[in-house]
Amino acid sequence: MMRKPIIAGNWKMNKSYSEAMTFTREVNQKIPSEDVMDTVICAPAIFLKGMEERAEDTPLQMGAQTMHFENSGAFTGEISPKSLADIGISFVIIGHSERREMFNETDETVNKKMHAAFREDLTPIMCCGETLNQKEEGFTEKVVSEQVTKGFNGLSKEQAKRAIVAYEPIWAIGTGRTSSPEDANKTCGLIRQVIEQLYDNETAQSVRIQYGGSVKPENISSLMEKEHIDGALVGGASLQADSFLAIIEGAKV
Ligand SMILES: O=C[C@H](O)COP(=O)(O)O
Repeated sequence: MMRKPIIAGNWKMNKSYSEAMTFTREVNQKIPSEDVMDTVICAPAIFLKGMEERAEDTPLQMGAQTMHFENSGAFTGEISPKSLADIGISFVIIGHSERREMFNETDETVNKKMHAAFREDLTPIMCCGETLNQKEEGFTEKVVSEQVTKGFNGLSKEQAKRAIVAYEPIWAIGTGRTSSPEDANKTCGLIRQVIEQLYDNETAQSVRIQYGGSVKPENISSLMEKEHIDGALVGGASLQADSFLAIIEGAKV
């Protein structure tokens, strides 16, 4: 099955608002049509509305880096799924390893957020991946299978098909150490198998799976050539317009 590639930049806590607006202006006219590929920037939440407005007539789409699962309430500092949908945001990263490590995100909150995303018609990019220790002890399959199984718990087949999974080995994030395309493809294939066991082959073949972890213009093509890799979640290399555009170019395989 031909799955549409999806390249998403995750800016994390970087850039000023004016830098974000300059970036959007610079890349705006150079983003491929949505028929060819989905192109997303997951920016700090306070930049999103301005960027969304600036990119309104272009194929560039915006995503949030996290959100709460409730739509309102006494959750000081949190951002609701409904408010993201309300300003025209299409995607949301859920369960990034930095959120799991530093902000108490668990498989249970990830699952609640997956349901919340679909409730508000946001497309979730659900992250999973093992630590270096887990990899060295041979636990990659176990860790990733469990994260995917728990993250997808209770999702309908239709919802599961629309979800995006980002496989990000934690030891490859921001380290310059990329997983080899073969290893990345193997784990992305395993994720597809887990989804097939949870649902069926058709669903597993529909889900788009990204690789993330030190993706650069130099390695994107060799990753994208692999059967189970449908895109990338890019941190550091998404911060500069030229490297982000080069990754998009390299993803057109
Ligand atoms: O969400 C993105 C990842 O954490 C990857 O970051 P990186 O490309 O800087 O390694």
